[in-house]
Amino acid sequence: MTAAIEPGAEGRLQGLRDALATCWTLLREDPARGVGGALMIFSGAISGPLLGLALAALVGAGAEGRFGAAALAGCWVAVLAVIQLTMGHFTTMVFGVLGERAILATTARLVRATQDGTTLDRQEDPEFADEMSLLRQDVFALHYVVQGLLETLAVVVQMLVTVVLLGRLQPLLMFLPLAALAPYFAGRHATELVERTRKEVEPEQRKAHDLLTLTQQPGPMMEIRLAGLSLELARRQGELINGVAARTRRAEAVAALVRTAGQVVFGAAYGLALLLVVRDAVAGHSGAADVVLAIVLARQVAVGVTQILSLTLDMQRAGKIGARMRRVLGAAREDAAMTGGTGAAPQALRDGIRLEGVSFRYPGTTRDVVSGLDLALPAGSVVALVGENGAGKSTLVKLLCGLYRPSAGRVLIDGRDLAELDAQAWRDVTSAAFQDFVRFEFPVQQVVGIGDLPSAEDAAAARRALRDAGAEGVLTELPDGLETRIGTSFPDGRDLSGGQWQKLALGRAMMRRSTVLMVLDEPTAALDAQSEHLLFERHLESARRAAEARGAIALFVSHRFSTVSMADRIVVLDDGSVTEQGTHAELMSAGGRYASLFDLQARGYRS
Ligand SMILES: Nc1ncnc2c1ncn2[C@@H]1O[C@H](COP(=O)(O)OP(=O)(O)OP(=O)(O)O)[C@@H](O)[C@H]1O
Repeated sequence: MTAAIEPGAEGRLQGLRDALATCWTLLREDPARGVGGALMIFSGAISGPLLGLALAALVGAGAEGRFGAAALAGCWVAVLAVIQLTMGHFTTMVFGVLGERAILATTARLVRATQDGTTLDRQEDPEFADEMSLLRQDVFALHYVVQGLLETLAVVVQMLVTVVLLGRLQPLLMFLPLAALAPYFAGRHATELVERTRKEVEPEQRKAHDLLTLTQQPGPMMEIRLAGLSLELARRQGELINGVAARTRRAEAVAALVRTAGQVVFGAAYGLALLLVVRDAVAGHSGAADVVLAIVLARQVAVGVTQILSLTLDMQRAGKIGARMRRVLGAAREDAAMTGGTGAAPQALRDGIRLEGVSFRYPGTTRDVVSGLDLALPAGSVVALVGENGAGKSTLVKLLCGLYRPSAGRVLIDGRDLAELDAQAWRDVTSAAFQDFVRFEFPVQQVVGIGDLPSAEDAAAARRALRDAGAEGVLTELPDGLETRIGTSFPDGRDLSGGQWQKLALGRAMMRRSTVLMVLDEPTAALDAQSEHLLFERHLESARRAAEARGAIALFVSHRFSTVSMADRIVVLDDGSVTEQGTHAELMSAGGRYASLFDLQARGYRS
């Protein structure tokens, strides 16, 4: 999905469309301010050639001794000079405001598209991750880029007026802007060089950034410090950054040489043009006013060319932002069309969930981590999933939550393919807590409440969810109860232990009241045995209630067999396939892998 530099007329047309789309992205947030800003840019640009005319009129009237006309022309010179000098400040202010609005709106649009629209496997695709990383940087440059683009268009209009005026003085001067093509094409080539390198070094850049954020997050920072990894990580980061910087510098140096060559060609033509005008003046074919006008306008061409040359970079950049946006939003639409079932999600289960020949392979890998899996999760059952590290338990959980699409086979919800259901509607009737939960640094009410957005501020619902998660104890230790802000990024934030964070994450998963699938994927790793036991007792109580009310299924993944044995049905996964399943008693009497692992753990506890 990476866009190569698109060649040919169609590619250029698409580039123009993408650049215009980028402008629209900025202007749509406040069209009135956008139009006002554009008018300022155009009036600033056109004031240049008009200033030349006013100066020529002033010199002409002065030479002929017409004081009134000279005074009027002088006033025009002053007004146009003020416009030329000040318009830039106002446009920068207007585009600054537009930029802030566009950043917020575009970021929200991208988040909506990528969070709701794209599948997890798309988001894990390294190429897509590069596109998103570049786009996040680009969004902050949106207003500079669009302002630059409009200035380019204004300079084009300015050049047209300038050329007509020059042609009236000396027809040969009309060809002067042709010499501008040399720096123009040189500039384009130079930009492509730099942009290609930027894309090539992006994976390294991202790796360096990831290393930096890793060393700054409180969780990893502790482990890194204990393992004495800081210097090694800093060394690796330095290596990556130096490598990226060296390649970028090389590309920029080559680009600068290419641009200079283009400018030299134009410089020679400019010198020749001025010689022509002076020759006409010496021969007596024109007056002083014409010489002044020619000097001002020819200089205008030079300034215009330089501007077009530098602003062309913005124009290409705008096209690239638009193209990236098009590809990312296109990918989201493509995913939505593929996964975008429209079927309503069931509010209750009669039959249950069945996996039929389900296989799954992570993007960019060559091995199925789940292969040809058949499994039935009956309505109203409490199912435990066990297996060694890497057996595929979390992958299976994510397939059930609809976060990944199976590469083959189907997940059937009461006989209906999950792919046919509206993805968001299915997520609304699913709740899940994962081992790698997010530490939202909000007040506790929100940390828990956002598990069910419509009741995010409902204190009674948050308290009930915390009770279901066996986490009331966390609340009593906090000075302001549900209002306590947690996390250390803010001065008034309270830090929590790993287990306390995990209990809040569990509470968040318990917020939703009408789910038909409740998943706990090793959410108790940071809990002590007593807390885990309490949690599962509470969880089983609410799971039984939900099973009775609407046939809800509770699925949990755990490595603690004392917890696992509480389930109605235990499924043993090995290398992406189901190797055993049944009740605890059935599996123990079968004497297979489950029984031996259970005995091993029980012996460990006894000794
Ligand atoms: N995002 C990913 N990209 C590529 N491979 C992955 C990804 N996530 C998991 N895998 C691989 O898929 C296999 C199954 O992983 P999974 O996390 O489902 O196992 P698990 O049984 O939950 O393990 P654990 O008990 O350690 O949590 C592993 O070999 C793992 O390396």
